[in-house]
Amino acid sequence: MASPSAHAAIIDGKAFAAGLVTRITTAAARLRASHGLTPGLAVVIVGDDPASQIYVRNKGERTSAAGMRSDTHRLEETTTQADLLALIASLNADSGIHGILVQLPLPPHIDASAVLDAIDPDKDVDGFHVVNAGRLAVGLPGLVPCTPLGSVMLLKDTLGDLSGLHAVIVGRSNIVGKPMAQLLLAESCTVTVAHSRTRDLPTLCRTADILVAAVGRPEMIRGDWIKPGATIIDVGINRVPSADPVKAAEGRTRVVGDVALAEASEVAAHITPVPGGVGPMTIACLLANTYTAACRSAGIEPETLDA
Ligand SMILES: Nc1nc(=O)c2c([nH]1)NC[C@@H]1CN(c3ccc(C(=O)N[C@@H](CCC(=O)O)C(=O)O)cc3)C=[N+]21
Ligand SMILES: [Mg+2]
Repeated sequence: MASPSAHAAIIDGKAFAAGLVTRITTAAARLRASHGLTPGLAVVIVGDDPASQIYVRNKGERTSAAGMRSDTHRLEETTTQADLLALIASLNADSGIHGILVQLPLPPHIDASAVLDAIDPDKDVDGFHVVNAGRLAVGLPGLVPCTPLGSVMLLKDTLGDLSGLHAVIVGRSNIVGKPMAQLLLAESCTVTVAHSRTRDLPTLCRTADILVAAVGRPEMIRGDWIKPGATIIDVGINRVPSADPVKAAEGRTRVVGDVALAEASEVAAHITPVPGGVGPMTIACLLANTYTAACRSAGIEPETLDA
């Protein structure tokens, strides 16, 4: 199998996410028919960063397309922390809103962790609240961050049972690296979390059966860092100049991951592409968390969303 021309199977996150969204849409329609309950998501964005505006519009459209209520709150860059906290308090109190997402990054004059921790943990569909981080760490039901949740769904769909596999996670953020470590521990992986101070990162990565790249450095992880037959989850979404110098000179860009995809594909057994891998799963899991939060708010057991 491991011939020099061996080529990894691409993990089609876009297709898996589309299937998941279909299952969520069906489950949400049944929730409305049986209990008169329509899941509602509020997205809050502060300032007018163009990339953030695109993500937020996308989230709103996807939420509506899944038959859920979608409210977007666009606030000025100069909004005070007190005004933002007041909006969150009103969303916490709104019984028609089951999920609240505050788009990150926030402007520098706002303390992001104070804002995230003001969200009702049971409406925290990003899973960023300290209570949800704690629930995940001790194995209590809660809301799990969307990118790690979607990544583990792809891993289980690709590999089945993950128990005993060595997972190396490169990146220790509260948003991806740390919750990913908790989820993979819960799947009985042996988990190593690496970061910028890790010594001899290539050698460590070569011991990984599952390699998760979440560092935000374009194509940092090279083909010779990868164990033959490994499964690679590339969480990076990095905008870099177009590969075509003429287009690059015109300011055109392309999106690449944290893994050098072409090189890695020669060594790995399975790999998520960028785009079309983890990113679409993040949005699908946001809808899944909104559906789950709506069910729990009414004491209803959510339907399984498994494939
Ligand atoms: N509170 C909060 N929660 C978030 O989940 C959050 C956030 N703030 N701030 C910004 C980041 C970014 N993010 C993405 C989600 C999906 C794609 C996605 O679907 N990307 C596509 C297209 C990539 C492209 O071409 O640009 C893909 O990977 O295939 C990208 C980025 C969620 N974020
Ligand atoms: Mg992707």
